Amino acid sequence: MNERQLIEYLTTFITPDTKGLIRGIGDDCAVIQKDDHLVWLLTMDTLVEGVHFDAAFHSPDKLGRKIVSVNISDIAAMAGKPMFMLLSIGMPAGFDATWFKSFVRGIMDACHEYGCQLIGGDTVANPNGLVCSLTVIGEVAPDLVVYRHGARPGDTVWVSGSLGFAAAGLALLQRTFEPHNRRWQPFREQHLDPVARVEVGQKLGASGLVHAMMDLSDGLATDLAHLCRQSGVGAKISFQALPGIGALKEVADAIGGDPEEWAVRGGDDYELLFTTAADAGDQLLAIGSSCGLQLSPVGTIVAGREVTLIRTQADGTQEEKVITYQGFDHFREKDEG
Ligand SMILES: Nc1ncnc2c1ncn2[C@@H]1O[C@H](COP(=O)(O)OP(=O)(O)O)[C@@H](O)[C@H]1O
Ligand SMILES: Cc1ncc(C[n+]2csc(CCOP(=O)(O)OP(=O)(O)O)c2C)c(N)n1
Ligand SMILES: [Mg+2]
Repeated sequence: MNERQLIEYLTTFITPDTKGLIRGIGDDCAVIQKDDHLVWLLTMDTLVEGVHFDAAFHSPDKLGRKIVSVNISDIAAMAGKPMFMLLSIGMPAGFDATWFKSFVRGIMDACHEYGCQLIGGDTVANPNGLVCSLTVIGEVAPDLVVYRHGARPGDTVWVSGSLGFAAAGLALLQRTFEPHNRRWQPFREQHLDPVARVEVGQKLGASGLVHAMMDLSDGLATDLAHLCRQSGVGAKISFQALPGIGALKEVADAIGGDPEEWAVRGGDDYELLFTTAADAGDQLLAIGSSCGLQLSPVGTIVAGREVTLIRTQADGTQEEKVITYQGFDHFREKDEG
């Protein structure tokens, strides 16, 4: 079973129509009725040493920031405001106290920046390295929540920021390539210290223009496939429209690697992926500039089920290939490609 099949299996145990539960497993956050005016958003993500980070690259304070940002990204993806957090830490018994204090400082700095408060958690020994889980609780008005399931044929597909920088950054770090060259800093930083897009997420939700939204953690190929599956649609993405693809080519020229692989399948971007009516472009661009963040149209929602990538060749012909679910999967089975 791959990661998607494992989660689908868990979903079979859900009791529908539970009082107060608006959305359970399947979106970026669970949604629970708080009162007449607000809903709670609840989400949890884990970072595991060797899977999500290499302690050789991550300073403890950056790692602390990252655990907060990747979790708050799921609140941003539902247009919410982060409020409270519960932190679970498992680490080897011989941990270094200075390292731990710096890790906690990173967590607390990020909490402060996102306006979120630590309210509890758990601390245990784990002989196999650092494992850290965070539960974040956010809130939003019920009519402003944006789910994954609202995309319609004819919608434009948008992303915030650039795609593939984190994967390119990890490749630079793994090769210890020109560690002091500032030219590669944006790529390394996107891997080490991603920023949750809370402000733009809230503005997108408040605009009423967004039909479906999620954050990009597993790469466009997998995350757009999730959004499409829940919406009962397909999508066509233009390779040439992917923001940052030119910069990725410069990294590939320097160290080898494939810009398409990084941008489409790499993951760890923590940008927002969303769809809107095709005529909403100007309003979207204005929302992006009000937050100092580029929002880019990258494709179109179509009838069907597949996510495809269209690439214009040097001779002007177009190559279209299926990329559905080709991004990151913790339990990808060997024959899945
Ligand atoms: N072990 C689990 N038990 C219950 N629900 C889970 C489990 N793992 C994942 N989920 C749910 O499955 C959905 C997809 O999870 P995931 O791919 O991790 O989403 P995200 O990228 O937003 O973190 C989410 O709604 C999440 O809460
Ligand atoms: C050392 C290292 N190797 C590989 C990766 C790439 N990587 C690990 S997990 C992941 C996807 C995101 O993690 P996941 O637990 O699936 O987050 P979620 O989708 O639940 O938010 C990626 C791209 C990494 N971040 N660090
Ligand atoms: Mg998750």
